[in-house]
Amino acid sequence: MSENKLAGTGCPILVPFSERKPLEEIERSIIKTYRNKLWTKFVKAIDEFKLVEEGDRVAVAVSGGKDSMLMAKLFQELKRHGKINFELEFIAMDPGYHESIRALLIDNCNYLNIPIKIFESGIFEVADRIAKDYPCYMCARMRRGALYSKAKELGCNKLALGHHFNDVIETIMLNVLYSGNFKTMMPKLKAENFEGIELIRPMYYIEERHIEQFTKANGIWPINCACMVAAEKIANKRYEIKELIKELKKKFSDVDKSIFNASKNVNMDCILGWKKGDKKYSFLDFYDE
Ligand SMILES: Nc1ncnc2c1ncn2[C@@H]1O[C@H](COP(=O)(O)OP(=O)(O)OP(=O)(O)O)[C@@H](O)[C@H]1O
Repeated sequence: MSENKLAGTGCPILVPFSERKPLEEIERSIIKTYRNKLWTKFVKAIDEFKLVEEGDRVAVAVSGGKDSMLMAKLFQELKRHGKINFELEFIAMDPGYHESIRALLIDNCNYLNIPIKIFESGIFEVADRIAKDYPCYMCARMRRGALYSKAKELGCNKLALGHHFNDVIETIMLNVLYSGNFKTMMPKLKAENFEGIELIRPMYYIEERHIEQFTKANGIWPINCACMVAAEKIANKRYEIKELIKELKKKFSDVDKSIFNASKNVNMDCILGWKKGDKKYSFLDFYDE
Protein backbone atom coordinates (compact mmCIF):
# COMPACT_ATOMS: atom_id res chain seq x y z
CA MET A 1 0.00 0.00 0.00
CA SER A 2 1.38 3.38 -0.89
CA GLU A 3 1.10 6.46 1.29
CA ASN A 4 -1.19 8.28 -1.17
CA LYS A 5 -3.93 5.74 -0.53
CA LEU A 6 -4.27 6.87 3.07
CA ALA A 7 -7.80 7.71 4.01
CA GLY A 8 -9.21 10.75 5.67
CA THR A 9 -10.19 13.16 2.94
CA GLY A 10 -13.45 11.47 2.03
CA CYS A 11 -14.87 11.08 5.50
CA PRO A 12 -16.70 13.63 7.60
CA ILE A 13 -14.53 14.81 10.46
CA LEU A 14 -15.96 15.35 13.91
CA VAL A 15 -14.38 18.41 15.46
CA PRO A 16 -14.98 18.90 19.18
CA PHE A 17 -16.55 22.13 20.47
CA SER A 18 -14.22 22.38 23.42
CA GLU A 19 -11.25 21.08 25.41
CA ARG A 20 -11.50 17.48 26.55
CA LYS A 21 -13.69 17.49 29.65
CA PRO A 22 -12.54 15.72 32.84
CA LEU A 23 -13.43 12.03 32.87
CA GLU A 24 -15.89 12.30 35.78
CA GLU A 25 -17.76 15.04 33.92
CA ILE A 26 -17.92 12.95 30.75
CA GLU A 27 -19.22 9.96 32.69
CA ARG A 28 -21.76 12.01 34.58
CA SER A 29 -23.06 13.60 31.36
CA ILE A 30 -24.13 10.16 30.12
CA ILE A 31 -26.71 9.80 32.86
CA LYS A 32 -27.49 13.50 33.37
CA THR A 33 -27.29 15.74 30.28
CA TYR A 34 -27.76 12.87 27.83
CA ARG A 35 -30.02 10.70 29.96
CA ASN A 36 -32.93 10.67 27.50
CA LYS A 37 -30.87 10.76 24.34
CA LEU A 38 -28.32 8.08 25.24
CA TRP A 39 -28.69 6.27 28.55
CA THR A 40 -32.45 5.56 28.44
CA LYS A 41 -32.24 4.36 24.86
CA PHE A 42 -29.30 2.08 25.63
CA VAL A 43 -31.20 0.51 28.53
CA LYS A 44 -34.39 0.26 26.45
CA ALA A 45 -32.67 -1.86 23.77
CA ILE A 46 -30.99 -4.02 26.41
CA ASP A 47 -34.31 -4.66 28.19
CA GLU A 48 -36.54 -5.03 25.15
CA PHE A 49 -34.27 -7.36 23.19
CA LYS A 50 -32.72 -9.09 26.22
CA LEU A 51 -29.23 -8.20 25.07
CA VAL A 52 -27.44 -8.59 28.40
CA GLU A 53 -28.38 -11.29 30.90
CA GLU A 54 -27.16 -12.66 34.20
CA GLY A 55 -23.76 -14.32 33.92
CA ASP A 56 -22.96 -12.93 30.47
CA ARG A 57 -19.42 -12.16 29.47
CA VAL A 58 -19.60 -9.36 26.91
CA ALA A 59 -16.78 -8.45 24.54
CA VAL A 60 -17.28 -4.79 23.62
CA ALA A 61 -15.75 -4.10 20.22
CA VAL A 62 -14.08 -0.70 20.26
CA SER A 63 -12.76 0.68 16.98
CA GLY A 64 -11.88 4.05 18.44
CA GLY A 65 -14.69 5.71 16.50
CA LYS A 66 -17.32 7.83 18.24
CA ASP A 67 -19.98 5.10 18.37
CA SER A 68 -18.03 2.29 19.95
CA MET A 69 -16.18 4.57 22.39
CA LEU A 70 -19.50 5.78 23.73
CA MET A 71 -20.77 2.19 23.80
CA ALA A 72 -17.83 1.24 26.02
CA LYS A 73 -18.72 4.00 28.47
CA LEU A 74 -22.42 3.03 28.43
CA PHE A 75 -21.49 -0.56 29.30
CA GLN A 76 -19.31 0.60 32.18
CA GLU A 77 -22.25 2.66 33.44
CA LEU A 78 -24.57 -0.36 33.14
CA LYS A 79 -22.15 -2.44 35.19
CA ARG A 80 -21.82 0.30 37.77
CA HIS A 81 -25.61 0.31 38.19
CA GLY A 82 -25.27 -3.32 39.14
CA LYS A 83 -28.79 -4.52 38.26
CA ILE A 84 -27.44 -7.30 36.06
CA ASN A 85 -24.50 -9.43 37.06
CA PHE A 86 -22.21 -9.60 34.00
CA GLU A 87 -18.56 -9.25 32.97
CA LEU A 88 -16.93 -6.95 30.42
CA GLU A 89 -13.95 -7.17 28.09
CA PHE A 90 -13.00 -4.35 25.72
CA ILE A 91 -11.36 -5.44 22.49
CA ALA A 92 -9.86 -3.46 19.60
CA MET A 93 -8.64 -5.08 16.45
CA ASP A 94 -5.78 -3.29 14.70
CA PRO A 95 -6.27 -4.10 11.02
CA GLY A 96 -3.02 -2.28 10.14
CA TYR A 97 -3.84 1.24 11.22
CA HIS A 98 -1.50 4.11 10.52
CA GLU A 99 0.57 4.58 13.68
CA SER A 100 -1.01 7.97 14.39
CA ILE A 101 -4.48 6.36 14.31
CA ARG A 102 -3.38 3.60 16.68
CA ALA A 103 -1.90 6.21 19.01
CA LEU A 104 -5.18 8.14 18.99
CA LEU A 105 -7.10 4.95 19.84
CA ILE A 106 -4.79 4.20 22.75
CA ASP A 107 -4.82 7.78 24.03
CA ASN A 108 -8.62 7.99 23.96
CA CYS A 109 -9.05 4.65 25.71
CA ASN A 110 -6.50 5.59 28.38
CA TYR A 111 -8.15 8.93 28.97
CA LEU A 112 -11.65 7.46 29.09
CA ASN A 113 -10.52 4.65 31.38
CA ILE A 114 -11.46 1.90 28.92
CA PRO A 115 -9.12 -1.05 29.61
CA ILE A 116 -8.71 -2.04 26.00
CA LYS A 117 -7.06 -5.21 24.70
CA ILE A 118 -5.60 -4.49 21.26
CA PHE A 119 -4.76 -7.29 18.87
CA GLU A 120 -3.31 -7.25 15.34
CA SER A 121 -5.04 -8.85 12.36
CA GLY A 122 -3.30 -7.55 9.22
CA ILE A 123 -6.71 -7.34 7.56
CA PHE A 124 -6.00 -4.17 5.54
CA GLU A 125 -3.05 -5.82 3.86
CA VAL A 126 -5.01 -8.98 3.07
CA ALA A 127 -8.07 -7.10 1.75
CA ASP A 128 -5.85 -4.93 -0.43
CA ARG A 129 -4.00 -7.98 -1.78
CA ILE A 130 -6.79 -10.48 -2.40
CA ALA A 131 -9.82 -8.29 -3.02
CA LYS A 132 -8.71 -5.18 -4.90
CA ASP A 133 -12.15 -4.59 -6.41
CA TYR A 134 -14.28 -5.26 -3.35
CA PRO A 135 -12.03 -4.61 -0.33
CA CYS A 136 -14.86 -3.26 1.85
CA TYR A 137 -16.85 -6.48 1.65
CA MET A 138 -13.78 -8.62 2.42
CA CYS A 139 -12.59 -6.30 5.14
CA ALA A 140 -16.00 -6.34 6.89
CA ARG A 141 -16.21 -10.15 6.75
CA MET A 142 -12.69 -10.67 8.04
CA ARG A 143 -13.20 -8.05 10.71
CA ARG A 144 -16.29 -9.79 12.04
CA GLY A 145 -14.42 -13.11 12.10
CA ALA A 146 -11.44 -11.61 13.91
CA LEU A 147 -13.68 -10.02 16.55
CA TYR A 148 -15.66 -13.24 17.12
CA SER A 149 -12.42 -15.23 17.50
CA LYS A 150 -11.01 -12.80 20.02
CA ALA A 151 -14.27 -12.73 21.97
CA LYS A 152 -14.28 -16.51 22.09
CA GLU A 153 -10.63 -16.66 23.12
CA LEU A 154 -11.49 -14.38 26.06
CA GLY A 155 -14.34 -16.67 27.10
CA CYS A 156 -17.10 -14.25 26.10
CA ASN A 157 -20.57 -15.36 24.99
CA LYS A 158 -21.55 -12.00 23.47
CA LEU A 159 -19.90 -9.57 21.07
CA ALA A 160 -21.26 -6.00 21.19
CA LEU A 161 -21.02 -3.75 18.13
CA GLY A 162 -21.64 0.00 18.06
CA HIS A 163 -24.24 0.16 15.29
CA HIS A 164 -26.92 2.76 16.05
CA PHE A 165 -30.44 3.81 14.97
CA ASN A 166 -29.22 5.53 11.81
CA ASP A 167 -27.17 2.50 10.77
CA VAL A 168 -30.38 0.48 11.15
CA ILE A 169 -32.63 2.70 9.02
CA GLU A 170 -29.91 3.20 6.41
CA THR A 171 -29.63 -0.58 6.11
CA ILE A 172 -33.40 -0.91 5.64
CA MET A 173 -33.38 1.76 2.91
CA LEU A 174 -30.30 0.32 1.20
CA ASN A 175 -32.04 -3.04 0.99
CA VAL A 176 -35.34 -1.63 -0.27
CA LEU A 177 -33.87 0.77 -2.80
CA TYR A 178 -30.89 -1.18 -4.12
CA SER A 179 -31.44 -4.86 -3.32
CA GLY A 180 -35.21 -5.09 -3.69
CA ASN A 181 -35.78 -6.80 -0.38
CA PHE A 182 -36.94 -5.85 3.08
CA LYS A 183 -34.27 -6.67 5.64
CA THR A 184 -33.18 -4.80 8.71
CA MET A 185 -30.06 -4.99 10.83
CA MET A 186 -31.02 -7.19 13.80
CA PRO A 187 -30.47 -6.11 17.43
CA LYS A 188 -29.05 -9.55 18.14
CA LEU A 189 -28.16 -12.67 16.20
CA LYS A 190 -26.39 -15.96 16.73
CA ALA A 191 -22.98 -16.18 15.09
CA GLU A 192 -23.07 -18.73 12.29
CA ASN A 193 -19.51 -19.95 12.45
CA PHE A 194 -18.75 -19.31 16.10
CA GLU A 195 -20.81 -21.51 18.32
CA GLY A 196 -21.94 -20.11 21.62
CA ILE A 197 -21.49 -16.46 20.64
CA GLU A 198 -24.20 -13.90 20.00
CA LEU A 199 -23.73 -10.57 18.33
CA ILE A 200 -25.58 -7.74 20.08
CA ARG A 201 -26.25 -4.14 19.08
CA PRO A 202 -27.23 -2.23 22.23
CA MET A 203 -27.11 1.20 20.54
CA TYR A 204 -30.05 0.19 18.36
CA TYR A 205 -32.26 3.06 19.51
CA ILE A 206 -29.56 5.73 19.83
CA GLU A 207 -29.52 8.39 17.15
CA GLU A 208 -26.20 9.28 15.55
CA ARG A 209 -26.73 13.04 16.00
CA HIS A 210 -26.88 12.52 19.77
CA ILE A 211 -23.65 10.50 19.74
CA GLU A 212 -22.09 13.37 17.80
CA GLN A 213 -23.38 15.94 20.30
CA PHE A 214 -22.02 13.94 23.22
CA THR A 215 -18.64 13.45 21.56
CA LYS A 216 -18.18 17.04 20.47
CA ALA A 217 -19.44 18.65 23.66
CA ASN A 218 -17.11 16.50 25.75
CA GLY A 219 -14.11 17.47 23.62
CA ILE A 220 -13.38 13.96 22.39
CA TRP A 221 -11.51 13.44 19.10
CA PRO A 222 -12.55 10.04 17.84
CA ILE A 223 -11.01 8.15 14.94
CA ASN A 224 -13.07 9.37 11.99
CA CYS A 225 -11.82 7.35 9.11
CA ALA A 226 -8.98 4.93 9.44
CA CYS A 227 -9.32 2.98 6.21
CA MET A 228 -6.00 2.42 4.48
CA VAL A 229 -7.37 0.43 1.54
CA ALA A 230 -10.46 1.80 -0.11
CA ALA A 231 -10.06 5.45 0.76
CA GLU A 232 -12.19 7.39 -1.68
CA LYS A 233 -12.05 4.59 -4.22
CA ILE A 234 -15.48 3.23 -3.45
CA ALA A 235 -18.61 5.30 -4.00
CA ASN A 236 -20.33 5.10 -0.67
CA LYS A 237 -23.98 4.13 -1.13
CA ARG A 238 -24.58 4.31 2.61
CA TYR A 239 -23.51 7.95 2.57
CA GLU A 240 -25.96 8.68 -0.27
CA ILE A 241 -28.79 7.05 1.69
CA LYS A 242 -27.85 9.08 4.77
CA GLU A 243 -28.21 12.26 2.70
CA LEU A 244 -31.49 11.05 1.20
CA ILE A 245 -32.99 10.44 4.62
CA LYS A 246 -31.81 13.92 5.72
CA GLU A 247 -33.61 15.44 2.71
CA LEU A 248 -36.79 13.46 3.41
CA LYS A 249 -36.67 14.53 7.03
CA LYS A 250 -36.90 18.20 5.99
CA LYS A 251 -40.40 17.49 4.63
CA PHE A 252 -41.50 14.89 7.17
CA SER A 253 -39.65 15.07 10.44
CA ASP A 254 -40.64 11.59 11.65
CA VAL A 255 -39.61 9.82 8.46
CA ASP A 256 -36.71 8.10 10.25
CA LYS A 257 -39.02 6.69 12.91
CA SER A 258 -41.45 5.50 10.25
CA ILE A 259 -38.69 3.66 8.40
CA PHE A 260 -37.63 2.04 11.67
CA ASN A 261 -41.20 1.13 12.71
CA ALA A 262 -41.88 -0.46 9.33
CA SER A 263 -39.60 -3.28 10.45
CA LYS A 264 -41.73 -3.83 13.56
CA ASN A 265 -45.07 -3.69 11.74
CA VAL A 266 -44.79 -5.95 8.72
CA ASN A 267 -48.34 -7.09 7.92
CA MET A 268 -48.04 -10.69 6.76
CA ASP A 269 -51.52 -10.51 5.17
CA CYS A 270 -50.36 -7.83 2.77
CA ILE A 271 -47.08 -9.14 1.50
CA LEU A 272 -46.43 -11.00 -1.75
CA GLY A 273 -43.56 -13.20 -0.67
CA TRP A 274 -41.03 -13.81 2.08
CA LYS A 275 -38.09 -15.96 3.05
CA LYS A 276 -37.64 -17.90 6.26
CA GLY A 277 -34.31 -19.65 6.65
CA ASP A 278 -33.53 -21.05 3.21
CA LYS A 279 -37.19 -21.45 2.21
CA LYS A 280 -39.17 -19.04 0.06
CA TYR A 281 -42.92 -18.54 0.46
CA SER A 282 -45.66 -16.84 -1.55
CA PHE A 283 -48.97 -15.53 -0.23
CA LEU A 284 -50.54 -17.98 -2.70
CA ASP A 285 -49.19 -20.90 -0.63
CA PHE A 286 -51.70 -19.87 2.05
CA TYR A 287 -54.43 -18.30 -0.08
CA ASP A 288 -56.99 -21.09 0.24
CA GLU A 289 -56.40 -21.91 3.89
N1 LIG B 1 -11.04 -2.34 14.39
C1 LIG B 1 -12.07 -2.60 15.18
N2 LIG B 1 -11.86 -3.10 16.42
C2 LIG B 1 -12.90 -3.37 17.25
N3 LIG B 1 -14.18 -3.18 16.88
C3 LIG B 1 -14.44 -2.70 15.67
C4 LIG B 1 -13.41 -2.39 14.74
N4 LIG B 1 -13.98 -1.91 13.62
C5 LIG B 1 -15.31 -1.93 13.83
N5 LIG B 1 -15.60 -2.39 15.05
C6 LIG B 1 -16.94 -2.59 15.65
O1 LIG B 1 -17.91 -2.66 14.62
C7 LIG B 1 -18.84 -1.58 14.73
C8 LIG B 1 -19.27 -1.11 13.36
O2 LIG B 1 -18.13 -0.77 12.61
P1 LIG B 1 -18.16 0.42 11.56
O3 LIG B 1 -16.87 0.44 10.83
O4 LIG B 1 -19.44 0.36 10.80
O5 LIG B 1 -18.08 1.59 12.58
P2 LIG B 1 -18.69 3.01 12.72
O6 LIG B 1 -20.14 3.04 12.31
O7 LIG B 1 -17.78 3.99 12.14
O8 LIG B 1 -18.63 3.01 14.34
P3 LIG B 1 -17.47 3.53 15.26
O9 LIG B 1 -17.77 4.99 15.39
O10 LIG B 1 -17.61 2.81 16.53
O11 LIG B 1 -16.19 3.21 14.55
C9 LIG B 1 -18.10 -0.53 15.56
O12 LIG B 1 -18.99 0.34 16.21
C10 LIG B 1 -17.33 -1.39 16.52
O13 LIG B 1 -18.15 -1.87 17.57
